[in-house]
Amino acid sequence: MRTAYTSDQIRTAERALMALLPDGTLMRRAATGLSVVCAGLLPGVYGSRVALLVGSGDNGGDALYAGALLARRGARVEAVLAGSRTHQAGLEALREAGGRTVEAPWPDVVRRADLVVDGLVGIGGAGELREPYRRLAVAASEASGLVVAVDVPSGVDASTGRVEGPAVRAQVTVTFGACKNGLLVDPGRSYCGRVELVDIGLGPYLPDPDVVSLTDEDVADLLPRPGAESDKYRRGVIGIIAGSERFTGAAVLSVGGAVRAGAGLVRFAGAKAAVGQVRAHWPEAITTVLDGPSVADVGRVQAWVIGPGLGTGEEARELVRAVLATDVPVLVDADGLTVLAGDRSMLRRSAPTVLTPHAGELSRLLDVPRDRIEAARIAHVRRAVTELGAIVLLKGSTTVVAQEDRPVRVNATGTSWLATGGTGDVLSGIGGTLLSAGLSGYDAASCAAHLHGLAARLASTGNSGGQGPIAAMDVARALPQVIQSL
Ligand SMILES: NC(=O)C1=CN([C@@H]2O[C@H](COP(=O)(O)OP(=O)(O)OC[C@H]3O[C@@H](n4cnc5c(N)ncnc54)[C@H](O)[C@@H]3O)[C@@H](O)[C@H]2O)[C@@H](O)CC1
Ligand SMILES: [K+]
Repeated sequence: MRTAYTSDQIRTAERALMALLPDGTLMRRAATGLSVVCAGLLPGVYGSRVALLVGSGDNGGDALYAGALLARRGARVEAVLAGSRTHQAGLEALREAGGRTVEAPWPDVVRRADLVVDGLVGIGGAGELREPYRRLAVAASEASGLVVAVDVPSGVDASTGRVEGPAVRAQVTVTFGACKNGLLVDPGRSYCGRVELVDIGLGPYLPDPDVVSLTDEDVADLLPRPGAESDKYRRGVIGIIAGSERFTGAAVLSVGGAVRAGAGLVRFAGAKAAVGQVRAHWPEAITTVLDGPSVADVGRVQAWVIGPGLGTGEEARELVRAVLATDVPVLVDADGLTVLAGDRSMLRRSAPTVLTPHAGELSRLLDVPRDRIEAARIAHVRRAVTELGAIVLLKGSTTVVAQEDRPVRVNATGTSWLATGGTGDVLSGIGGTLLSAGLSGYDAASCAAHLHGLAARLASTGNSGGQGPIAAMDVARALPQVIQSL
């Protein structure tokens, strides 16, 4: 499991460790690790041009010390001092090692560098970058050389991943002690490039993480696997209510996700047209044409999925109400969420409920503008959990899963090619299958997101090793191979 922390958590841990060590020890450890990563990125350190962007805090200090180490190995290091103050000991170290400081016009320094080291702000950064940091961040992002961010790309909020205004786009982010939330969650994540963690001995002083990210091994351990005693009922029966006369594809894709994720049995119920399509694509499913808003005739299930392509009319509303009135876990997606936004009282129930909104759907559920949700995904997924009393999987560029009193789980798999119609329907079927197999809502949702992302990557990766377009059904089809590989 990868773990991440807020800036405050990191600072508290750093203080505890610093109290036991001689002054400056942590910064030296950080700078040494940073210089090693930088040296590894350059074809040769000797003679290479390195530009340091140095802010007024300790983040700038790290950059100066690392620059000194590179200068001692023969790099031509030039430091742009951007702050009203500069870390004095770091500056002396750089000068002693032969590095120099430059005044305007600094854009040339950034432009001609083989490597730009962004030490403008780290975990002490707050809000939009001020000038001249702002211009330097833009210049760094446009530089032709490699850009390495110190601890966190300047302009990215380390605790939330929020980015207001320009921020440094790095190819590599060298972070110290522990990963910060903002390096795992978009929009911040997309500014980091590869994240390298430098151990500075913080481990024993870190609290429980604020954010975690499951690895393949974690998911493999959580996934149910059939044993000798398993039969289709014991493996899990999932009930899916999806599709409508007008929208039948969502039903086919949701059932596809369930069948391919390893459901023991899929019971599908829906409008006649949707049933016809499901039968044609998935003879494995047992189907029921719904005659009115009752689910009594569908048979026993261990978990329900409701919502994809369902519509939002009166009948859909009554179906959502009927499913939520049962005592088994329920996953609500798509139109089901729109229905819920109109009447959140349906969420008062004792069995687990998993909601899988994208930012637009969550915007309706919370009555918060979509862009605010996208800018601060962790805060909003937590708020949704508290306000709605459910487990919430917020889909998007970074999918996050939250449950009360647990760290937010950030999904580390996936590809931008997943942003295509119908992939969410497949996800609902995977999540429902894992719920029906007995996983908790929190585990079912996070494992579903993980498998979904891996399947999308597999489906979109050709023989060339590059990635290309995928259809939602390709994601469902790739699931067995992904599960085999875990
Ligand atoms: N505390 C520690 O033990 C360690 C800290 N380290 C480094 O120290 C960093 C934190 O240092 P600091 O606490 O000095 O904080 P930072 O260096 O991250 O930033 C604080 C400075 O940036 C300015 N600033 C904040 N927001 C700004 C904005 N939007 N626009 C322009 N200027 C802004 C502040 O006025 C302040 O001068 C870490 O990110 C890491 O790089 C490492 O050396 C490892 C050890
Ligand atoms: K930085």
